[in-house]
Amino acid sequence: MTTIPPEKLIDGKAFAEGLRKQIAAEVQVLRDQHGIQPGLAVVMVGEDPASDVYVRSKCKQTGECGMLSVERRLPADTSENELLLLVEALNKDPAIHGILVQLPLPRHINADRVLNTIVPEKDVDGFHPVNVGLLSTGGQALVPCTPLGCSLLLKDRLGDMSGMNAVVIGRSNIVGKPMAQLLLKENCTVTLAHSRTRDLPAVVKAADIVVAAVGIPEMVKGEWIKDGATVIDVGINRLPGSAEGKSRLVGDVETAEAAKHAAGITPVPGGVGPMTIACLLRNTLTACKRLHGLED
Ligand SMILES: Nc1nc2c(c(=O)[nH]1)N[C@@H](CN(C=O)c1ccc(C(=O)N[C@@H](CCC(=O)O)C(=O)O)cc1)CN2
Repeated sequence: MTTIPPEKLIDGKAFAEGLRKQIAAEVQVLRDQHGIQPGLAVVMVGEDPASDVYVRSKCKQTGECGMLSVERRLPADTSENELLLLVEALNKDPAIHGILVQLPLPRHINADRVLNTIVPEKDVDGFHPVNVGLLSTGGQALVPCTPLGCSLLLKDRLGDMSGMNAVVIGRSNIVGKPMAQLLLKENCTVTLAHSRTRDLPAVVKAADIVVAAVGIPEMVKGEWIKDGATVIDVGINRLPGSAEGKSRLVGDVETAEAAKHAAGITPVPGGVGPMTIACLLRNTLTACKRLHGLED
């Protein structure tokens, strides 16, 4: 792992730990005062090794927060119809307040059809078109976990972001587009850059906030970063490592070089990744409260 000077480190792992403690305390209150236990169902199809790790962590942390954790693992040859039937059953299950279908799904399953079948009120991934629309119009959306985590880290670090120039690199539905919406909500001037953006180094150089979510190892060069900027690295790229066959993780940003210019930067691992799961728990708590007509 690249060393970042402590004063520049944006420690997502520590922040996520604090957030989970806060969520656990709120879950306890919900249980004690209202007799309600939030429930999260995580559905995984097939045997992708990375998804396996993430699903295990999600279920473990859900239980540790005092929530009901339901893990449904289906074989890789599960039909789309079987998966849709499971989602519909979870939609109707009163013990379940959040439903997450782990991505990627096997190629024979239409992911959009599955995600759009989750009722918006239980869509703790925030991927349903209703939640996408609510986010862009300023309504009560469930917000996708990774951008929500980035936004919490930025707010904690920077406070008021009004008028800052922010660039989001990558225009995915899961990270890039909702991230741009969240930064807009914070009154940033937002550029959503992508593979066709002209002179990306110059666009990044003008930014006070850089969110890199391209999925290309160390694509964002350290010298592109403006002095004093804040850098959030969403990339989790697994590279072949040492002779012992161990892989290593790198982000989308050249961390060590970028840290020479940035005022704050997230590491990989230990930055945005842990925030994704903590925000999933937060969304489950939010969904539960809303479904029971309680204040957020
Ligand atoms: N339905 C969804 N599927 C996927 C999502 C999602 O938000 N919803 N996001 C990603 C994967 N992801 C969560 O599912 C995720 C990725 C990484 C981490 C994490 O904590 N990473 C660690 C490193 C762990 C490692 O060694 O691999 C870190 O960055 O420190 C958590 C969740 C795709 N699918």
